[in-house]
Parts: sequence; structure tokens; C-alpha cells
Amino acid sequence: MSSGQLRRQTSKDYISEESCAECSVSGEVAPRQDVLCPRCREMFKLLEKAKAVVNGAGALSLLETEETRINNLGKQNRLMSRKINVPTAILAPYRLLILFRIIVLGLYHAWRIKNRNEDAMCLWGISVVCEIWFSFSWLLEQLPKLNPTPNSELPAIDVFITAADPDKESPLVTANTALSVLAADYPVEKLTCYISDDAGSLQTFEAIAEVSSFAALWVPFCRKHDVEPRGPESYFNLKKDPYWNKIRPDFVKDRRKMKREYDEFKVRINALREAVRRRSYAYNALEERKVLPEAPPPATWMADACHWPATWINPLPGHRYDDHPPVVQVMLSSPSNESIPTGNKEDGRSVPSMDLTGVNMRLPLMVYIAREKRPGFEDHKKAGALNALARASAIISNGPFLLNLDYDNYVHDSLAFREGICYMLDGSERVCFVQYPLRLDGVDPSDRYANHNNALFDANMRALDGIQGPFNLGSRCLFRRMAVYGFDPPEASLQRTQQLNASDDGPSDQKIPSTYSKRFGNSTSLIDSIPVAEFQSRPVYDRPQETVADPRGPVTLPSVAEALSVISCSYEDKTQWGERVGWIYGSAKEDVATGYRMHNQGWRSVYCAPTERDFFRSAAAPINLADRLNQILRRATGSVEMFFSHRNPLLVSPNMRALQRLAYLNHSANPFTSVFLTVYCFLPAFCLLSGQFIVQSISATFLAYVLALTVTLCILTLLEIKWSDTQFVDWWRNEQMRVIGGTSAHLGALLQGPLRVLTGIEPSPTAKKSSASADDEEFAHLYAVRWTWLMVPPITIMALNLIAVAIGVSRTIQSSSPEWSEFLGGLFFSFWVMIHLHPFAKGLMGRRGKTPTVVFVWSGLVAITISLLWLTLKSPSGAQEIGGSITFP
Ligand SMILES: O=c1ccn([C@@H]2O[C@H](COP(=O)(O)OP(=O)(O)O[C@H]3O[C@H](CO)[C@@H](O)[C@H](O)[C@H]3O)[C@@H](O)[C@H]2O)c(=O)[nH]1
Repeated sequence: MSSGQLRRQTSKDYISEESCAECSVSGEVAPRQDVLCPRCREMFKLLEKAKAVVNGAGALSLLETEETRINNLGKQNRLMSRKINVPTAILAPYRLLILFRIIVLGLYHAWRIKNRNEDAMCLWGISVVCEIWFSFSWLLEQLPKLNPTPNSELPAIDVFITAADPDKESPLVTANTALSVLAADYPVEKLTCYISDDAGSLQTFEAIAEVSSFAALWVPFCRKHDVEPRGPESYFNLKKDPYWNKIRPDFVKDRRKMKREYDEFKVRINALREAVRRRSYAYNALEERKVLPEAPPPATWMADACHWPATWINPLPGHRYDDHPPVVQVMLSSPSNESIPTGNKEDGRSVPSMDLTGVNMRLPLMVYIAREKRPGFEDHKKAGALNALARASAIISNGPFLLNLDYDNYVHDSLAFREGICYMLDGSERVCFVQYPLRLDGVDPSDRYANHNNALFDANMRALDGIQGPFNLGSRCLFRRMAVYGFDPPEASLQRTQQLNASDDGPSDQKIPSTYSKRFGNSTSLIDSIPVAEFQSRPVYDRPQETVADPRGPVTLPSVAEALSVISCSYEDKTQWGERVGWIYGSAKEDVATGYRMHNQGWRSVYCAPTERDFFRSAAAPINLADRLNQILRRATGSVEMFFSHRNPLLVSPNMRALQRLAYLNHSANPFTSVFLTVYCFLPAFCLLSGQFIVQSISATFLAYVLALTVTLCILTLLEIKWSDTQFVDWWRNEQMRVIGGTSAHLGALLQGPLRVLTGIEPSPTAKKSSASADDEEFAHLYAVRWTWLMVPPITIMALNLIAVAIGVSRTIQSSSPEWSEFLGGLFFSFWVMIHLHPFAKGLMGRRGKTPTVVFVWSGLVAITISLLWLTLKSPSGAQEIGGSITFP
């Protein structure tokens, strides 16, 4: 199939006109080549050629032939995406307000520095430093939002699903993700689904085998009745009427049959754990010896009594539990395949795909991959798994685009792949990846811990889309394979190739593919699959047929053997995988680091987040307070690591735009705000305890500044809510989590980050609550109270503020000359802190008041210690009267 046909397919239903969206010229020629769409650019070149054949007889016929060619080209290559600007009525006041607020902030800080609080220099000094940092931090966050794009109304492959541990990540959830990919609306011969199983677990393998059988029913059902979403769990759990808009009379019968089949499928998947356990050596050993052998790892037998190849029968000394040999197994063959070759085992399953009426229907290719794990080799977690998938897929299917999904991120809208791929094919050869937002199922209705994170997904990422593009967020990201391989964007690549050709020396790894082995490793099949750099700079439709057409032939045994070799542990030795090639190693945030490398090379990314539809959703979310704090801790640790690494955004190359650089700087420096924020949250308590305030007197000037800063912030927020199409409640939850995370997990990250840079210890993964594993009570996990040391600072802040309010009230009431303004200032300030910590307090209470006693003991002790410390510091003589009646020794 030609690229033109592919484009026409992907643009189906979206483009009804032929005019150029970039230059707004229909069939005419605009003067500047750099603002033209590919079609107009061709027209422009054509006129230039015609002019060159001055008055010659050939001019007219040349013009006619070229015109016909371009018209055909134009028809095939209509633009499929367009950028919609934020209305000026919102953007202009938004930018003006930012400017105005910067001026007010400048004046406010000057005023604050000039007007010292001589009575409480300590309070004054700390508050001024904190406020200056907040302004700096606000600037870092606000400036990249100067040029947002609201929504992209747009019309997507080698899909990677990563799974790590079937005990923590339900195989049923992984199976649902795989089914949603297989049922996506994309040409089956163009779609390959890879499931990476880092545990090499037979349980996951057999679940995927079940998927391949069930897909033969599920995919035809989805296509026949056009059902959405195409993950069966989410489809059968839909709250809306399933029969709405369905006109085929056999729908009711088919749906009932599918529901029965899916229930049986679930039972089979859920029974696998026990079934596999019974077949494992470890289980037998446990049964016999009543102890689980620590090492060597257990050998396991498959259902047909064959040895499961991802376990050793005779393990070597030193093998750990999760060590295993590599496995590549083609579970569903591509349409052109006659037989299914397997790596390590001979019993390939071929599943006939029958639709509900008994007619054969083709299914996409599906491959199970477990990369090798051995003692002495670092596995690099998810980044390592993705790099192994990138190499194996290059040999098996070599799709020019890669889409990666966490085990729980299923395709919610069947058009998701088509939409994303349109951005890639639109002549936007500089686009390295298209990022989709994360939308969650199973979050409590009030979204207590801001799990939906709409401020990030709908405001910050959209804002970056107006600069150089959103960050890579780890999952739901469609990559250009060449960008993953670490190549420069087309123009830079072309320039470099030309320079190299001219000078004919230098590090020519883009010119002489023989040096590729140092970069990509020794697999000749892998190196042969990399198209030569020359085609990088040409539009997709202008490249030789073989670089854009389906490169997949039948998956042969030699290619499976080669795929096995590139997923061995030692393959990456002395190569650039994990550094200049593939996903970056050594970072808790391999995603952001990988996207950062690409932006630094001059690539741009695109955000694909239409408001009216969710392309991907996640079936699991950390809705428990402790889990959420640990998730924030892990992410913030990645940010701190980035700050202290050679990827510090202050050191970027000139290829990265200034505002994009600021956005990365804000991302990596953000946890430092926690120090100032924590100190600032203690200030109201200190104010109330001491009877002082952060300014000497609450004057009209001070109030005017506070009012101006608050009002501008409110209007900015309203405008931001408007252009990002979010709700006020999303913004407010985000603000609360910013304070909760800032006073807990971010502080932890500041301790853990540098330690990790020095020691390289990996943080533990995030625990998530899967909606597919139903609890007796809905959102029961939300109310479970679990202790983590990250809770100590916010508990202390709350306790101290409460004690201070009590002391402040008592002193003011009993005093003969009460300092009302200082008291009210401190009270308001304290209230501000407490309402931000409200979700945290609720999280501590649980549902039935089952808060661990340690929480109260800790909070009481720390709060009393700090109060006494403060009073002692205030009164060196050792005795001071507070409020006339309360005295401290
Ligand atoms: O050794 C590993 C560890 C994890 N995974 C998979 O990676 C995905 C993410 O897991 P993990 O990183 O433990 O969970 P989270 O903390 O939830 O990950 C968030 O944060 C990561 C780092 O920023 C991103 O890559 C993820 O997309 C994002 O969901 C899951 O599908 C895992 O199965 C592996 O394949 N191998």
C-alpha cells in the first residue's frame, strides 16, 4: 500500500476541504516557502521551474504535467491536522495579566524588603525569602504558558505493552489492554502488538495465550457492532445503555454471547495463578519441604507438560528469582503467516479468527516477549524493557512508529492510533512523538488526591504544545522510531550528512552505517532495518516505497532467533542503548529524560488531547493517601535526579527553545520549592504563638498588594481554566496536592534524589488499585490508612497550627489590649494552610477512624517540641507570659 493510500485512510472523516491549513491558500501559490504546506511548496517550485524555461515551448506542457502531478499529490496528501489558536480575547488579557502580575510582584518585593518588621525580624526575613522563591517558581511555571494551543481536533504501529509482575499487576488488566489494542480501528496488517513480560511468568504467558483465543471472538464483535470502548472489562462495566444507537437486530444476541464468553474468559484468567503455582517446582518444593527455596529460581511446567522456557531446570549458582532465559513467542500470526514460529519452544498456537457469523476475520500480529535476566546484569526496569522491545520489533515488524502502553493503559477510543499517526504524516517530519493524556477509571468521585491531574494534562502539557511540545509522560506515547534511535531531526540530519560528505571525515555515524554497530550493537538484522539517514529529511510520501510500506513479511524462524539474540542481557554491552539510543537509563523518570534528549536535539512533540474523547484510559490509580504520596515521591525523585545530572536543563543545547528550557527547569527544580513551602506553612503558627505578623503592621499598602496579587491570580486561573477547558475544582485539588506533596513527598525527594544519584538505589514502584479486581466495598482502598514517614511534616504542620490557633484565641480574648489585626492575620494565614491540607487530614482519618496511634503520638510529640522550642527561643529568661493567663515555665 502506498503512503498516499495510508494517508487517505487515516484522514477518513476528518478533512472535508482541500485548502492548505498553514498558508490558507486553496490552489494558489503563497510567496513564502517556509509557511507553505507540502502541496503549495510543490506549486511554488513548479512556478520557479516554469519561469526558468523563459518563453520556451516546453514551459506550458511542463506546467501542465507538473500541475496534474501536484493535483494528484495534493489529493493524496491533504493536511490531516491543523492547529487551532486560543482566541485572542482570552490570550491577550491572559498575557497582559501575567505582565501586570510580574510588575506587581516586583513592586511588592521591593516594598517588603524596604519595610522591615523590626519587632519580628526573623519572621519578616523568612517570609520575604519564601515569597521571593514563590515568585521565582511562579515565573518558571507561568512563562512556558505564554503560548498555549487549546485543543487539537485531529485524526495512529508497533504497540508495546509492558508488564512486570503478575502478583502486583493483574494479568486480567494486561489482557484487557492487549484486547483493546487488537480491536483498535487500524489496518490489521499495519498493527503489531508486543507484550513484554519482565517476570517471564508463565501466568502472564498463559493469560496472553487466552487473549489470542478470546480475540478471535472479541475483535469481530467490536468491528461488527462498532462498540466502544474496546477493552471488554470497561465495555461491560459501562454505566450507559449498551443498546443505545445499535440498530442491528442480532446485536442483543451477539452481546449476550460475548458477555458469557468474557465471564468465562475472566474465570480462566483468574484461575491461572493457582494452576501455574501447582505446576511450579517451587510450589512442589514448598509442598514437600514446607519452605520456598530462595534460589535457585523455580522451574515450571506448561499445561502440556513441556518445560516453561523462561525458567531453568538446572539453574546456575547465584540465579535470582526473577532471572530467566529470553522468550519470543508469536501468539497471533500476521495474515501472511502460514505457520507460527516460536523461540525456545515448538508448540506455537495458531488461532483461527472467526467472526460471529463464522467468517474468517484477520487479526493483528501479537508477540509475547520476555527479555533475558541474569545475575550481574542491570535490567534498567521499564526503560530496559522498552529498549529490548524496540530491537526485537525492528527485526520482526519494524514499524516506523512505536506506541508504548503501561499494562493498565487500555485503548478507550478505537480511532486513537489513526489520530496520532496523522500528526506524524502531515509533513511534520520534525515530530518525534505524539503524547496522549492519562485519563483514569476507578478514582473516587471527589478525586481527593488529584489523581486526574488535570492541571498537568490539560493546562501544562497544552501550554508546552505551543512551544516545542509536551514532555514524554511515560505511557500512551506514539514515537517515531528514528527519534527513539537517537537520530537528529531531518534538517539537522541533512545538514550533518552534507557537512560530512563535504569534509569526508569526522564521526560519521549518520553517514557510514558500518559504525552503527558501536551504537546499536552487533545484530546485522537490526542494523539493516534502520533506513539510511538520507531519507530522514524527505517527506514520508516522497520516500522510496520500501521505507513506508508494510515491511513485515512472514515471521520466520531465523528472525525469531535474531530477535532472541537482541533481547539477551549482554546485547547492550559497549553500545549506546540507554544513553544516546532508546529510552534513557538510570533515572526514576526515564520518560521525561528520553523526551528531553529528543527536544534537546531539536525535535518537537505534539499533544493529542481532544476534550470530547479519551483515546486511552488507565484501569488503575493510587487512590490511597500513602500510595499517592509514594507516587509523588518517586516522580519528584526523578526530577531532583535530573537537576543533579548532566541533563540539568541549564546545560541544554541551543536546539531547545528558551521557554521549553524553562519548562524543564521548572520540572527539575520544582521539588526545591518544598523547603520554602514547608517553612511558610509553619509561619502562621509562629505568628499566632508570638503575637507578631510577617509585616510590622497590616497597613493599607500591604492589603492592596495582597489584594492585587490575589485578584490577578484568580483572573489568571479563570482564563487558564477557560483555555485548558478544565474545571475550577481540578485547579483547586491540584493546589491542595501541591501543598500536601510539597510538604511531604517533595521533601523526601530532596533527601532521596541526591542519595540516588550517589548510590544508584532504585525507588520502589507505585502501588495502584486496579478497578478490574473488585473490592467488596467501592473505593475501600481510599479509606485504608497506612503509615509512611512522608506523613510526618504535614501532620506536624497541622498539629502546630491547631495548637497555635488555640493559644492565639485564648491570648487575644483574655488580653486587656488585644492585637486584633495581628491575630486575624495569623488566623487567616493558618486557615489558608489548613484548607490546603484538608484532603490530607481526611486521608488520615480513614473511614471508621482507624488512624494508627503512631500518627497521633508522632504529631503530638513533634508539635509540642516545636512550640516549646519557639517559646524558649522567644524568652531566653525561661519564663514569659502568654495572653495574660497562660504561663510557661
Ligand atoms: O522492571 C520493570 C518495571 C516496570 N515495568 C512496567 O512499566 C510500567 C510502569 O510501571 P512503574 O514505573 O512501576 O509504575 P508508575 O510509577 O505508575 O509509572 C509512572 O511513572 C513512570 C516513570 O515516570 C512512567 O514511565 C509510567 O508510564 C508512569 O505510569 C508498568 O506497565 C510496568 O509493568 C516493566 O516493564 N519493567
